[in-house]
Amino acid sequence: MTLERISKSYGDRRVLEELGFEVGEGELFGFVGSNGAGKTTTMRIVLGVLAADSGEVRWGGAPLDETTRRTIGYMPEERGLYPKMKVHEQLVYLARLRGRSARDARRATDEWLERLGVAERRGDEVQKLSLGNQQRVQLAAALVHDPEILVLDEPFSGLDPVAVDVMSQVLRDKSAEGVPVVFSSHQLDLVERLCDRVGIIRDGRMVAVGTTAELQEHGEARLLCRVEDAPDGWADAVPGVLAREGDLFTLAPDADEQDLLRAALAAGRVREFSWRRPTLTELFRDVVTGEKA
Ligand SMILES: Nc1ncnc2c1ncn2[C@@H]1O[C@H](COP(=O)(O)OP(=O)(O)OP(=O)(O)O)[C@@H](O)[C@H]1O
Repeated sequence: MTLERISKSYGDRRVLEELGFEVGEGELFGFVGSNGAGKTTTMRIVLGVLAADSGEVRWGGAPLDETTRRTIGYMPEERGLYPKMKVHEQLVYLARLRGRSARDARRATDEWLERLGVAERRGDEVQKLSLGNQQRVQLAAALVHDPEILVLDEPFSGLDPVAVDVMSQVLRDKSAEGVPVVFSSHQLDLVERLCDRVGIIRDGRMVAVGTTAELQEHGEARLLCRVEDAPDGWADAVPGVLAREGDLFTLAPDADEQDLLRAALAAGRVREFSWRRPTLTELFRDVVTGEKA
C-alpha cells in the first residue's frame, strides 16, 4: 500500500502536509508521532472515512476505491462496535457485511474469538466486557473478513501484558501471511521490537522512515560505562567527554574511548563498557523536538 503526498486541512488548519509512505506485502509498519501529529487523520483517509484534499492511496498499483477498501481490516481509535449487540452476533454481522458467506463468517468468528481468548464471552453484550476484552473483540472485527491490509489505530493502548503478547503475535502472523500491517502506537519499545519499519510523523509530515537500524544510523551512539565503587565525578576530567547521563557518556567525535576506560579502571570496578545505539524512544525525542530532524 502506498500513500503519496497526502494533504488535509480542517478549516484553514493544515494537519497533513504531503505525507507519504509505503507498506509492502508482509511488512509490519509502526506509525508513531506525538499527540495530534496526524496519525488518526491519515488512517481515516486510508479507510475513506475522510477525504484527503490532495494525494492518493494506492494498493496493487491502483487507487483505493470502495471495493478495495472493503478488503481492509480497520481498528478505529474510537473503536466503534455496537455496545448492545452480542459479541458473536456482531462479528458474524460485520463479516457478512464485508462479503463473507454465513458459514465462513461463523467459522471465522469462532476461530478468532478462540484465538484471542474471548470465546467464553461470545454471548455477552459488548458493553458488558472489560475495556481490554472489548479491544480483543475489536481486533477480531478487523480480522473476520480475512483482510488483505490491516490498519490499526493504537491497538495496544490499555492492554495488559498478556493481551499485548496475543495482539503482537496476531500482527506478526498476519504479516507473515503477506498482509501489509500498519499500526499506530505510543509504546515505542513495543514498536521497536515488533516492526520491520517505522515512520515518525511530526506536524503532519513524515520526518523519518526506515528500519530501526536505519534510523539509528542518524542518531548518536553513546558509551555505556558502569563502574562500581567509583567516587562521584570520577569521569569529570576525562578528555573528550561531552556529556554524561548516569552511566551513559556522549563523547566528542575525535575522542578515544580508551581514555574513559582507563579512567574507569582507575576509579573502581568496571562492570559494563559498551557502545549503545539510541533506542527508538531516544530517536523519537530527537526527531519530534526537532533537534535532529
Ligand atoms: N474533526 C476535526 N476537526 C478539526 N480538527 C481536527 C479534527 N480531527 C482532528 N483534528 C486535528 O488534527 C490534528 C491531527 O489529529 P489526529 O487525531 O490525526 O492526531 P493523532 O496523531 O492521531 O494524535 P493522537 O496520538 O493524540 O491520537 C490535531 O491537531 C487535531 O486537533
